[in-house]
Amino acid sequence: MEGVDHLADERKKAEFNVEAMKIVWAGSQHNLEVSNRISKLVADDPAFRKDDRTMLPRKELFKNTLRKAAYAWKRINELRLSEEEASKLRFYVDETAYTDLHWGMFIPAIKGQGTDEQQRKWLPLAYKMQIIGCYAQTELGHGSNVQGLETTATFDPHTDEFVIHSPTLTSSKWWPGGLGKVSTHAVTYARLIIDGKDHGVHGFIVQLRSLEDHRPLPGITVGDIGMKFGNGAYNTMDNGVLRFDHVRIPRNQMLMKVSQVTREGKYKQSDVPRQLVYGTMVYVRQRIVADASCYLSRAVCIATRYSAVRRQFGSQNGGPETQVIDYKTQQSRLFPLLASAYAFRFVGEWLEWLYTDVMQRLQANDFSTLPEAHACTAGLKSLTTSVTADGIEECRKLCGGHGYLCTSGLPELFAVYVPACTYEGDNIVLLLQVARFLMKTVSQIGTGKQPVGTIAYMGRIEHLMQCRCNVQRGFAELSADLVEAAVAHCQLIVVSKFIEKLQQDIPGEGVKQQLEALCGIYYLSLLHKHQGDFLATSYLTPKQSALANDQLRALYSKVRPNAIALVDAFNYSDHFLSSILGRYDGNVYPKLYEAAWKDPLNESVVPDGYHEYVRPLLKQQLHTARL
Ligand SMILES: CCC/C=C/C(=O)SCCNC(=O)CCNC(=O)[C@H](O)C(C)(C)COP(=O)([O-])OP(=O)([O-])OC[C@H]1O[C@@H](n2cnc3c(N)ncnc32)[C@H](O)[C@@H]1OP(=O)([O-])[O-]
Ligand SMILES: Cc1cc2nc3c(=O)[nH]c(=O)nc-3n(C[C@H](O)[C@H](O)[C@H](O)COP(=O)(O)OP(=O)(O)OC[C@H]3O[C@@H](n4cnc5c(N)ncnc54)[C@H](O)[C@@H]3O)c2cc1C
Repeated sequence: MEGVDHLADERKKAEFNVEAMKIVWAGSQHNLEVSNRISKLVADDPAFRKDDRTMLPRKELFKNTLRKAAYAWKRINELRLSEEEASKLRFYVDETAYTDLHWGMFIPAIKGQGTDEQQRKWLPLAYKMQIIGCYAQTELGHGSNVQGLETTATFDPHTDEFVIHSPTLTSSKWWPGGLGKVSTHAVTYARLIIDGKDHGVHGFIVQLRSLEDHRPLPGITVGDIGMKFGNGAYNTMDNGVLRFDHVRIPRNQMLMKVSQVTREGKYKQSDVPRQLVYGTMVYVRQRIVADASCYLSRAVCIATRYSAVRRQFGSQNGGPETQVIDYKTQQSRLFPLLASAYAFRFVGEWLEWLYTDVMQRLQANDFSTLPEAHACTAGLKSLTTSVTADGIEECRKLCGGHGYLCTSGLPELFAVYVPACTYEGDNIVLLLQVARFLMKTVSQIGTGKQPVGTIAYMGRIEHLMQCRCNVQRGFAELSADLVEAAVAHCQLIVVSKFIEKLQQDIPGEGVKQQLEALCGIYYLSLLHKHQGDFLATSYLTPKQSALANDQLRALYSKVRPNAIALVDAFNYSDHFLSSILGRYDGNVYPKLYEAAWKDPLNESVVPDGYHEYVRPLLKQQLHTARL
């Protein structure tokens, strides 16, 4: 029934102040206020409609994305939105687009790797969208191995220019978002060659298309790489292919904060670590961790609400059947994901702090925390995206058959999210970076150097102090085990940041108690999953392990009456969730029924193709039957 809240009884069960929890989730009262205002602005505007996205053919879908991006920009300007509000608007529009790369990578690359002069020249153009940029690093032949890139930027001292060239097919840029059809410029990564000497990979600003008629400039071949996984989803993005045929750019378009090339062709390295060339990736990995909680919480919100609506079995004396959320098996799959969404929110907040801290230290020429920042961003990006991608799929299964319908919102959410396990660093490749950092730390403990920050605990592990290890020896052979160690290290960070959050003053009746229960579910479910390892290494006795499992089950029961309120605290509008199963009012069945009739296949009673392909078969069967 329209207007009735089918989840009202569930909401009455809540034992905490939901409004106060919304503030905790949003990060502050101010953030909540901005989110409320901007999400309503988007939801109320029919121009931002997205319920037809999975049914549109690619060209129409893409054009629609261009329209939405242009309209969003128009509204941002008309309403004079601040940068914070504008980025919230893009978030609630919820459509992957070339603008993500423009704001999320092109501008940060110039900010992070450009000199002050370069920033003064390029940033105002980019901020006004008078140029549109992308981040062109990956090539057909190499993505993970950045040092293996083949594109060259050869300095020509006669003209004071770089010649950008793609020497092989495998050196074609391949994947950059926004490149295929829209970007006018790209921060392009290429090997710097001066006087025959290869100085490794550097970033260059290259114009790709004319600002007049949008045609590729001479020497540039550019296009889209084709359809990707799923309907709608990431196909709103023009991931592209790009080849350079001796394209000339002025010398001052090499990003020169980290290293410079002089007029005379001398290569100079600033007093900063070379790894800062990778700085944009560190920035984006940190953002991806913050985003993971958004994606996971969306899926969990849908699955939790639907689990309270859905009933199967267990009817007594003709009474209602059991809500599937009351099955312990459903809780043991759902509640750890609910807890993970909160855990990732808090670790994301902390990582943002860590990143800001590292940036401030870099300004003061203190590079000491850079390796830890790299390990944390790489490792947490890997952990949170893997858990989130698997978690979205688990939420689909938690919704049974209806979860497989596009109108559940889950298939598109999965399709749009799953490449996060690959982009911005393949998750295994990133964990190997963490493993390398851990091994290096162990090798230094032996020499008496005390580890600090997220690795301080290693200094307290007795047997590590006796370790004498060489970082390279056996690394490849043991890499699968080392990856597991890296995951465990990252899980420890997530748990410890959750616990630190609980040590803060958290206002609101019952809020802290709910968070404590979720934190318990988070670490006890990990303990449960890995209890074999804990038992094998005698870190747990069988008795302790059994007690931990009892405690975990008790926490599921504690969270159960609060489950709906805990997902309401994410504060997602029906427009943003875009899911019939996750509707705030729980009015699932009538809306599923209604939506089915809107499918294009139901526009006619007899389908297109019946007369050509079905009727002849039926006739043939009649004929055979008569024989
Ligand atoms: C959002 C959607 C859009 C998506 C966009 C994209 O996907 S864009 C494309 C995204 N593409 C990718 O994400 C590609 C992924 N690949 C990579 O990032 C790199 O190729 C690599 C890190 C795997 C290897 O790096 P390498 O070949 O240089 O070799 P190496 O391992 O020998 O390391 C040497 C030293 O450098 C250190 N160090 C490394 N990175 C960093 C850092 N960021 N910061 C600080 N430090 C760093 C490392 O710890 C080591 O230190 P140590 O031990 O000597 O003290
Ligand atoms: C949707 C999407 C958007 C993207 N956007 C951009 C963009 O805007 N700009 C851009 O420049 N790039 C972009 N990329 C490219 C992306 O960054 C790369 O695909 C990613 O870094 C992985 O690299 P790869 O494709 O070379 O994988 P590969 O390295 O070829 O991975 C293949 C397999 O090999 C394994 N492997 C590789 N190296 C090792 C190793 N050393 N040890 C053990 N196993 C290993 C991996 O784990 C994986 O299983 C995007 C990719 C996608 C999917």
